[in-house]
Amino acid sequence: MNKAWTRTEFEAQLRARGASYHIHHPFNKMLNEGRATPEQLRAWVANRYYYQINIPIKDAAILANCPDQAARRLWVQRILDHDGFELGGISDPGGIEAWLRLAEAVGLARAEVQDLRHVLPALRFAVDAYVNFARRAPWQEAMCSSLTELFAPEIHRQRLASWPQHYPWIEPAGLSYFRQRVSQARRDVEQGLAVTLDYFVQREQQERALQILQFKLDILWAINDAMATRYGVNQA
Ligand SMILES: O=C(O)c1cc(C(=O)O)c2c(n1)C(=O)C(=O)c1cc(C(=O)O)[nH]c1-2
Repeated sequence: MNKAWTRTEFEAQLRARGASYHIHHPFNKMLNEGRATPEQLRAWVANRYYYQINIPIKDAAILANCPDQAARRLWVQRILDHDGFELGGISDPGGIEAWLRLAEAVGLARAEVQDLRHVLPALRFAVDAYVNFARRAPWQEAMCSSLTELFAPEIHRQRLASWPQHYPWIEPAGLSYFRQRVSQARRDVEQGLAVTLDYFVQREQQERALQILQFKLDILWAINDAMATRYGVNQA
């Protein structure tokens, strides 16, 4: 049996998987390099809505499988981030609402996003595979599968930096979802990483964690493949 990686080595192995993050997918590169048409941008926003609405369902499935109160106490925040909340006079409309505002800012009507009419079958299958994994896997494995978020702040920052320049027709307030995710993703990663580094300690387990992360990277890649196939990729 191979020797276990130290925590530092294991974390470096996880981070190295960023090489296959969807930030490198041709469809995403087209979006962030300013080569997308308004129709392609709208299609991306309408399709990604299906991912957004399933994230809190996925996180609720993880909580339902998790007997560790301390872990649940931290993880529950993710549901509030996306669904929003009203508490003690504080009101936060949440990430799903922010996504709908993004949809309006790119010229979509709320109703056509919410009724999922634009969602492609292959994209739906990919997102459903993620939710189903979270329903069935041990909670530590399901938490580990969120670690693609290690690479998410950079993709949100790219959008914030390049979209106003390439797509001046998008109302700037519509981009606030990406702004709020930069810090939320960092906080999520701290927790997801702590659980993963604590739970997967033998070398075989650590390799299993890498496979889980790859499974999730493949889901994001497949989501982009679905959109590239249907909406096309304009060459540089
Ligand atoms: O726009 C993106 O590229 C992107 C990627 C990811 C990701 O890496 O899974 C998430 C998000 N956004 C996101 O906004 C989000 O809330 C989120 C939650 C999760 C998760 O797995 O729990 N991933 C992501």
